[in-house]
Amino acid sequence: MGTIETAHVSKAIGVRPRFLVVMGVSGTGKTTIATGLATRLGWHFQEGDALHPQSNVDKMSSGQPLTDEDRKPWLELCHDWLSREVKAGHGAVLTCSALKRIYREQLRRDLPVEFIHIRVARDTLADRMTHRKGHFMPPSLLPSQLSTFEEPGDDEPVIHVCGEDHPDVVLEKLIQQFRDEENQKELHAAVG
Ligand SMILES: Nc1ncnc2c1ncn2[C@@H]1O[C@H](COP(=O)(O)OP(=O)(O)O)[C@@H](O)[C@H]1O
Ligand SMILES: O=C(O)[C@H](O)[C@@H](O)[C@H](O)[C@H](O)COP(=O)(O)O
Repeated sequence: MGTIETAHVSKAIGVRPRFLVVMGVSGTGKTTIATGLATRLGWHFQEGDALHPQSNVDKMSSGQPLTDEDRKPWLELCHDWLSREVKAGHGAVLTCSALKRIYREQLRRDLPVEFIHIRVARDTLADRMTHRKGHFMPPSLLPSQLSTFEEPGDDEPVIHVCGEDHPDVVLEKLIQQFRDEENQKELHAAVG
């Protein structure tokens, strides 16, 4: 859970609703970036960690990595949330590590879901996990997070961002990218 303060910015207008999963291994800044996006865009937010069954939280707290079987019901709850949000049509942001391609496929099954992947160097991650307060995830699980992680392919709907930048910089770049994409679409539509 992020503790970095981001500057107050009034709600960004003119960005069409999107359904985003902010992904990456523990400590990349998913919560920080996802809450910042949801606040600036006025979209709904869900912390993926809050959807884990207690047994998963207990397992990670005791230093054991989750298995595919542990993650399956959790990912289904994440998918259910995304599905409800797509129906609502408002625009929504979920945090979820989404470490493997099959997990990302489960999350976006039949849904127009996109991912934002935050890249952060290993040393930075270790430092962030060590200094973060009040979170169940122990830094000892970082190696298993990194070895489980499968880099998203070019065929996956993923926007990559540098999580070493200040969150305000990451957020400004993302919102600018959303706007640029929309302007491009309008231009193409106008040209026919
Ligand atoms: N861009 C950033 N620069 C510096 N510190 C950050 C940045 N993003 C997040 N942090 C800090 O790193 C820690 C982990 O961030 P968090 O958002 O909880 O990550 P995640 O949800 O991916 O585990 C928190 O203490 C947060 O304040
Ligand atoms: O699939 C997993 O192994 C977990 O989802 C893991 O990737 C996640 O990182 C933890 O839930 C800790 O939460 P944070 O990502 O918020 O540190």
